[in-house]
Amino acid sequence: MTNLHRHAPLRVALVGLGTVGGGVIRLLETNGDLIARRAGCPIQIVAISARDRSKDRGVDLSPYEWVDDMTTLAARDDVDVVVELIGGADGPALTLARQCLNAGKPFVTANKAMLAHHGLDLARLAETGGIALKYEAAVAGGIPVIKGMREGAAANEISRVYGILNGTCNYILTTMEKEGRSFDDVLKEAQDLGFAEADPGIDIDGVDAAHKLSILASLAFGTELDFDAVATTGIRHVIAADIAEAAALGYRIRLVGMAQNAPDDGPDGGLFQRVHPMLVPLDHPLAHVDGSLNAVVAEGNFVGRLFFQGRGAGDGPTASAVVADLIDVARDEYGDAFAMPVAALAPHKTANAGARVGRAYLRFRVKDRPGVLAEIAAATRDAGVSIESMIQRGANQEDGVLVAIVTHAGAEQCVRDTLERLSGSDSLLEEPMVMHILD
Ligand SMILES: NC(=O)C1=CN([C@@H]2O[C@H](COP(=O)(O)OP(=O)(O)OC[C@H]3O[C@@H](n4cnc5c(N)ncnc54)[C@H](O)[C@@H]3O)[C@@H](O)[C@H]2O)C=CC1
Ligand SMILES: N[C@@H](CC=O)C(=O)O
Ligand code: NA
Repeated sequence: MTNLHRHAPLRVALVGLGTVGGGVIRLLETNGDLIARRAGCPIQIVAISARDRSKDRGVDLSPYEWVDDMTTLAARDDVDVVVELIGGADGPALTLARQCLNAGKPFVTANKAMLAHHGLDLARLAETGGIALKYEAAVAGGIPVIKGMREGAAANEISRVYGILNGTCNYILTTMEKEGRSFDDVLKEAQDLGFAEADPGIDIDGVDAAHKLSILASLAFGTELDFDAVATTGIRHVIAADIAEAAALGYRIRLVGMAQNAPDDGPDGGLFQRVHPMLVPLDHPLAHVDGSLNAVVAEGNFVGRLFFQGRGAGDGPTASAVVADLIDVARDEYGDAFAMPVAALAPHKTANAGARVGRAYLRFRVKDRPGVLAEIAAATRDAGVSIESMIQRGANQEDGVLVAIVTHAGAEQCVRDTLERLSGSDSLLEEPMVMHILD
């Protein structure tokens, strides 16, 4: 293990020099003096590594030693901590993490994909070595939500944690909502702004938010992290008409990640984890979280409702979280990565989502012919779904008519039954869209 002497600089190796890596260099250059006073010592980058040495990154890299082979960093005595900003669940990021933690080298990462898949194993390695594994940037970028849950809310039993966890999707949905622009056009802009993952499908299919949710859920509920248990739907199938209908009904559409303890210990009990587009009532704070902002709500039994909001993506906010972790390392503030020793985490048990009670929005595109509405109404009746409101738009159009339904509160299984009853109907012109309504 590296022994740090307060006042001696904390020597950092920075691997990955893209959006976030560049931000970390700029932040340390800009706020270095203040950070040194807060950390108790200067934080100095001593070595850097990335795939392409010659690329212009808009920052002066000449003060730092370039390392071609990042695998040498774990063994270097003149490096106190390694920061990984490459990305990817497996591959070089994971190899580097294992090497560093096995070698007793503190490790800071923004890599939620790696943590969602290997977080428990990495936490065990950190625990065995008595060293820090820090990842504030991995969930909701610049928002100090890992600290908030791990430290600030640690005394509470949490009943539910949910929020907007992907800046790219939120930027797309809210820009489509405000400016009426096309999905592809806004996605390109989010990529240009540095919000999107290297493969933007990971953002828009909800996978990135699911990575983050699984990490948050483990912290919030003290359960073993289980990414595979997150039911995930992205925003690909949200159309402009859904945004308009939601607005007409008094809602905004947001991609929401939610983890909740199902109340009973019987067959339906356990942890419910889901990422999907939801209708958020206009009077809920999440409805006003726009652009690349993220927000997390946690409901604790003594603290009540906590609401964290801030920039979830982009170079500055993400660098802010990475450097906060470095300051913790300099202060020797370590502790268990998932707020308790890995052996103390409860085994994960998946709740029966079908038993969950709530309201839903269903959208159908159907043929414009007599009897279609009756067919849909019959399916809802037979499945036990009670309709609160129904809108039909676009009569006599070639691409059919749009039917939007809002249900009364009921078991989610009944909504699924409705869709099963309609499946294969030649009245439907495309797969129906279901979005649950946030309560
Ligand atoms: N961009 C953002 O707003 C946020 C990103 N993150 C996470 O931070 C990490 C970095 O993201 P970005 O900076 O946006 O990515 P980026 O794509 O802009 O930069 C990645 C960097 O890693 C290097 N790299 C990639 N593969 C490599 C390899 N095999 N060997 C050596 N170097 C390699 C690239 O050369 C580049 O310098 C990812 O885990 C991402 O999920 C987390 C929060 C926000
Ligand atoms: N691609 C991610 C980046 C931050 O985690 C996002 O859009 O939120
Ligand atoms: Na964060």
